[in-house]
Amino acid sequence: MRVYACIDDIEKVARSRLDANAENYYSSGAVDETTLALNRSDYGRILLRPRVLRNVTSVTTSTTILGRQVASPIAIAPAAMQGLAHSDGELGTAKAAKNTASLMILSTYSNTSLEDVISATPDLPQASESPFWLQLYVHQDRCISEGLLKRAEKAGYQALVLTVDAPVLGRRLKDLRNKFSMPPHLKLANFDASQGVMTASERNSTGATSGAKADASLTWKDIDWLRSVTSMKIVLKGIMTHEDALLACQWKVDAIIVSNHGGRQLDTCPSTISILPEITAAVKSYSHAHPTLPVPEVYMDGGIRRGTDVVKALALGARAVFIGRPMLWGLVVGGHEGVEQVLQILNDELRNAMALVGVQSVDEIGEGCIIRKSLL
Ligand SMILES: Cc1cc2nc3c(=O)[nH]c(=O)nc-3n(C[C@H](O)[C@H](O)[C@H](O)COP(=O)(O)O)c2cc1C
Ligand SMILES: CC(C)CC(=O)C(=O)O
Repeated sequence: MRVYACIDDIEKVARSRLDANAENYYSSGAVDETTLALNRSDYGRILLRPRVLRNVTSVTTSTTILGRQVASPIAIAPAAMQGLAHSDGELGTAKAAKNTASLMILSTYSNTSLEDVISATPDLPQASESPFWLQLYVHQDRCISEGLLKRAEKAGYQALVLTVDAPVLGRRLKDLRNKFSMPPHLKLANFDASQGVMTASERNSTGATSGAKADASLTWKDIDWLRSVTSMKIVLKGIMTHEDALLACQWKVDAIIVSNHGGRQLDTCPSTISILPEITAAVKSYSHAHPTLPVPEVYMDGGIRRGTDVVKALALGARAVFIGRPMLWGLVVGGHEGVEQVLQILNDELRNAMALVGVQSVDEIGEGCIIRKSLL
């Protein structure tokens, strides 16, 4: 396939290839798209400090995420309905994850079943080496979600990612205007028709999750319910305040993802990079106060388009970052090869930025690598 110079070039081509229904669904944020824009622009308010003469002949991006060795701290966020991007859908993304030894979170609302996604990695010696986590939207009928979790565990998913920032769906105006709908040739492959799972268009048109059968009544206590039905590790996706970070520590979840859903939920909430320091500080303070207790790992997503963005996120305490739209754009332009190229570009840029900042390993990336202008 064609070789691209950067993620923005891939995005331009991908967006020109999609019809308005899919292009607007993938690209849009909620309401005025204020948060969507901040997710990008706030990286520009953090500057990098180049340290020199530090021997950077062997820069390595390898790290661990929830104890698993990975080649890079850059991983794949869950995104619904990847069949809109390419006929391979989530199978393409899964193949790219496998070929690049990257971690991938599969959306509840995938067009490929969670079992078929795992079968994209048939040659793994054991299920515990699977690079897949499952994202969960809890169904009002808890039995349906319990069934999904049992299937995920059996198939070899290593962690369950509970999305906590979407008790109701954000108002994405372009989707409302387009009356966005999933094309009839696609299905939500983890469910059967009798399970009453609605498409995003139906969620949008109702404007609330009640019609979508997603459970808006979830509270922190439901983490106990999750623990009672699955032994998978638990990750909360969508933490944006220090109060909720502390609650996540108290509820002993394994990890949190600082995320505002790519600006698609609460518009005018802050960017993730601006709020990350508050979250990592809260988790650190909990750890100091409870030195014998484990604390959640902290990851982030939102607006990552450059290797330098990754350095900034790691400098502010994230252990890993997840990419949403860049993965979708890669899928559009080249199926699994396109997603591989996206990961390749970001990893090349990350290694380049690390060398120029003067560090050889991700553990060396810290506050000393950046200058922060006031973000709020
Ligand atoms: C088209 C699209 C679909 C998404 N679907 C889901 C989803 O099913 N579950 C979820 O937790 N997050 C979903 N997200 C949010 C992403 O996981 C992630 O938080 C966000 O895309 C990160 O921002 P970025 O796109 O700027 O990288 C979706 C995002 C997009 C753009
Ligand atoms: C089907 C949607 C609820 C998936 C989603 O999380 C999104 O579009 O942001």
